[in-house]
Amino acid sequence: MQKTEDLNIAAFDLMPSPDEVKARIPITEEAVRTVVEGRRAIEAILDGRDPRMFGVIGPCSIHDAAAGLDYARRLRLLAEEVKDTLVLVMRVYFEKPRTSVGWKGFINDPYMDDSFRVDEGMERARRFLLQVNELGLPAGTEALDPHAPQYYGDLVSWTAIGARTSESQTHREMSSGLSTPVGFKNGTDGDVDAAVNAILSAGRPHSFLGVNGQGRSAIIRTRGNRYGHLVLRGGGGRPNFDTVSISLAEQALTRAKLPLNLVVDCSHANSWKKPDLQPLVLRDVVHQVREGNRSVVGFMVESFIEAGSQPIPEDLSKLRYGCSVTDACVGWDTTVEMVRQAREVLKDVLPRRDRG
Ligand SMILES: O=C[C@H](O)[C@H](O)COP(=O)(O)O
Ligand SMILES: C=C(OP(=O)(O)O)C(=O)O
Repeated sequence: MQKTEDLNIAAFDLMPSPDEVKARIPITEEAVRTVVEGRRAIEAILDGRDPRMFGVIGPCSIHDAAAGLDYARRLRLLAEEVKDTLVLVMRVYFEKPRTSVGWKGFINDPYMDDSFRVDEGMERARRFLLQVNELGLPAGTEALDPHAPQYYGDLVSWTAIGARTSESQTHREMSSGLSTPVGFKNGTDGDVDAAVNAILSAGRPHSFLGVNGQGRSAIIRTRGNRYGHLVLRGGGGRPNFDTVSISLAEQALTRAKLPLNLVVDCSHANSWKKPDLQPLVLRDVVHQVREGNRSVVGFMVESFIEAGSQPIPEDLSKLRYGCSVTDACVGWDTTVEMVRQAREVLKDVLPRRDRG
């Protein structure tokens, strides 16, 4: 008989199960403490019980574990310095949703040579997250592949659902079962309604097809995630961190009877992907908070050791150390300045802020 399936499949290469990968790289006491404290701090901020703000700061993508850890050590010290006012979470992004094509991240192609060793990428990603958490620094990531959280979700304190997937049922279902607060980004066209609907959907229980720890196909039944919130990243050719856009986002949340919790992504369409503009966005948002804004509880910055970005060279030895291979980032010195300035403005304001 003529074959009617798998016509476009070249191979099924087996992956180790989530439990096998976890057994090889087990979570440690130190990492558990970081994860639990990181999630608790963000949850308390979202509940209005903790007056601080949180910042998700780090490279657009992880491509070099050594440079990523170098960055994590620096961010850890900065986090300690500003912890009376800000909870810093490292942006640890392994999965890149592309507009059309391009490198899809450290899990998909860890060697950046089209060998697509997802099995090795997954292990290396888990090891990296473990190391970051062992420094005492919580991590935030984008959840793109619905199976991936089974492999490393225990090491994540904050999750983003990206602009390209907030409207996806699969991602809403997955989010309803995640153990972290989840930030849903507005769409690439700037529309916030799909993200608001995502928060509503992820807040409910769902039953859907997935894999369990043994890698077996399973019906996953979730409880619902009550820590969904909206991330404003601009879109449709304009930013949305200005007071009018923030007020419109607040109205959309109020109409949906959702808590007023907004995170402003200083990068992406909020800065036309020009890293030099990220400090201006953060400064503007921090001043809105000082002037009485009640809803902005967090911010995101794309930052690495070196400013800018680089194309992935054919000869990988030519890669510039600590420089992004995806979106352009602010460099480390600028990052420190941005965070210190934000803390300076907010340190006396946040404790008196009325979030009611
Ligand atoms: O933050 C990452 C990028 O903005 C996202 O992955 C889209 O990238 P692309 O438009 O370069 O594909
Ligand atoms: C892909 C990202 O952002 P967005 O979904 O907002 O484009 C990202 O933060 O890496």
